Amino acid sequence: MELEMRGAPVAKALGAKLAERVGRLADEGVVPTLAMIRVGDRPDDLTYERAATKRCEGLGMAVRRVVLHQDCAQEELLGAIREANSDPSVHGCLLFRPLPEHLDEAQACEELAFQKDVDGVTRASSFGVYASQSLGFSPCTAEACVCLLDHYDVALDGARVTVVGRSLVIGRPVAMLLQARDATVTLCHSHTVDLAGACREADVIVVATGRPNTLRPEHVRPGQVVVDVGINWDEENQRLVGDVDFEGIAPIVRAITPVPRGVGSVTTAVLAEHVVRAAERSVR
Ligand SMILES: NC(=O)C1=CN([C@@H]2O[C@H](COP(=O)(O)OP(=O)(O)OC[C@H]3O[C@@H](n4cnc5c(N)ncnc54)[C@H](OP(=O)(O)O)[C@@H]3O)[C@@H](O)[C@H]2O)C=CC1
Ligand SMILES: Nc1nc(=O)c2c([nH]1)NC[C@@H]1CN(c3ccc(C(=O)N[C@@H](CCC(=O)O)C(=O)O)cc3)C=[N+]21
Repeated sequence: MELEMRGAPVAKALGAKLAERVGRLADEGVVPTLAMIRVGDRPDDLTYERAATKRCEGLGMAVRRVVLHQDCAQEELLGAIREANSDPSVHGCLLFRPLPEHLDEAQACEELAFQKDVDGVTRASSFGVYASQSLGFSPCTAEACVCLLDHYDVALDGARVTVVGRSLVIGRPVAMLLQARDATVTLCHSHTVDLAGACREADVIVVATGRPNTLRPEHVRPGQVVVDVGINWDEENQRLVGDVDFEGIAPIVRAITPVPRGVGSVTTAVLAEHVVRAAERSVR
């Protein structure tokens, strides 16, 4: 491996540009504000909440945490979302997902005003990603992958990119964003025949399956760039791991993101950028 693509330098560069924009908004008396709605205490929600709070506050932005009980009713959740919608001092709203089983996640997402949909969960945001139009926002993690590749000067125009995973949160939007950058995208999933072949022919591989060791040495070849979106808890070794067999693959490929300290740390910076953009749109 020639290059370990860490997230921190990317987040730092994004943050430097953001600080100026936050400053200009402050001159107009506006503090970009993010409301985060959490149901229950899922560990990865708490991790994200902590990281996002630190990032936003560090940039001079404000964060409001709304915490609902694990067993809360759908109406209570919808009420919290409506409150964020109607509060002019809130510019962006993040609803942690997945929600507990008894709640209707699709209905909750649709309740959110698309102007404040900073994690791209509404239909308006999805259409914006699909049609390369500016309606709501792209899902932060999908956009973080593209920011990371740009920061490390990985060429996308004409590149062959294989995306593994087709969820609405990451796989599909990242495929759309990369396609909008003139990459030729192959989208793989659990029914893909010969995943190894589809991965080996790519210049860039993005993996978002939620399954450790999805990408193994037989899936890669020298010269490739690998982005590992996965966040999994390895019970046996008591550590965070991605969806990629890092130890097996890193020696073969040209560049790879670590987990932790890779895509995850860029995700919070992209979230902050979305909140600032929502605040800018609200005053202009
Ligand atoms: N870094 C960050 O900031 C964030 C990281 N994550 C992490 O990203 C990962 C993916 O999340 P998410 O997209 O929500 O997961 P989902 O479970 O919603 O989707 C997983 C996708 O991977 C596909 N898949 C599963 N197993 C395989 C396999 N063996 N080979 C090929 N494809 C496979 C599935 O295929 P099919 O459609 O056929 O079922 C599905 O499309 C998780 O580890 C999650 O923790 C999530 C949010 C933020
Ligand atoms: N609507 C919604 N969108 C999400 O994007 C979302 C979500 N719900 N629910 C929870 C998961 C989890 N998630 C993380 C993002 C960044 C880090 C992150 O910053 N990780 C650091 C480590 C932080 C630490 O360990 O303290 C890193 O990778 O280096 C972690 C977790 C986003 N999620």
